[in-house]
Amino acid sequence: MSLLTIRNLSKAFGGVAAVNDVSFEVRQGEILGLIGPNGSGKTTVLNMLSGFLPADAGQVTMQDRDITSMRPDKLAQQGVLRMFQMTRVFTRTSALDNLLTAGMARGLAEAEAMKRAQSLIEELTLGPVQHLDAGQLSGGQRKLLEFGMCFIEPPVIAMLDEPFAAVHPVMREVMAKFIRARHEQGATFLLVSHDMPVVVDLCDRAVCMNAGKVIASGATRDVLSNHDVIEAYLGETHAGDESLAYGDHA
Ligand SMILES: Nc1ncnc2c1ncn2[C@@H]1O[C@H](COP(=O)(O)OP(=O)(O)OP(=O)(O)O)[C@@H](O)[C@H]1O
Repeated sequence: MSLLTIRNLSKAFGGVAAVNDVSFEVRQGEILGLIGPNGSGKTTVLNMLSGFLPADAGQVTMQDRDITSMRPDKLAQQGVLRMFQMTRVFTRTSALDNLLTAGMARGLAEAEAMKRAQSLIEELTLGPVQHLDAGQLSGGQRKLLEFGMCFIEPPVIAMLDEPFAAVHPVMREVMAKFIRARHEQGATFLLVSHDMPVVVDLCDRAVCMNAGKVIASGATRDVLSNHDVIEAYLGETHAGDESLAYGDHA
């Protein structure tokens, strides 16, 4: 069943058609990978879906409700949450208090927010640093913290922009385990990633963009072996590197 339906979404910056007539759906309970070479328009799509950028044209519906260009705070109230490439935490507040604040901002009573915060601290292996200011955490630990903040009250859909980039492999595995566990509980994800082994590992289906357009969508392995997709990536990197999908994953 479709949770989010994106129809004919477009966005131009000056003369550049960053997103050009893009349509796809995110199904209830799936992890959908949004992939494509650098500059293909993935982040711009996420910016529009999460309300950080108004669409020039097109429509986004969530279970038949029109949420096109709704503001980020309104979307968050509807359970549409976005994690950024650059993490957003309160750097002068402890990791635990960041979680507590996130829980209370989402309407939880303090005791319930604390219970969930402590459980997330444990699950995300942040126990040893829970009382440090978030600004003192490593980049990977901050991303884990942001995962916790996003999931303190389960979102309807979580949009993740390159969550694994520049993160230590040990923490990547904690993140992947966290995503898998939430997926098993029925959570829906839209995951932008350049890390193909992780996309293969986690994503049921994938949508590939190139130059602002969707060039392939379907089962992840089918998309990654699609001729146009391989061409698009080869155009970006170097001829001969055909290891799109099948490296060892961290
Ligand atoms: N605010 C902006 N102003 C002008 N051009 C922009 C802006 N944001 C994105 N673009 C352009 O739109 C195109 C799509 O960019 P976008 O960041 O969405 O791609 P991407 O697929 O997320 O890339 P990457 O994988 O490198 O993050 C690029 O040509 C980019 O230069």
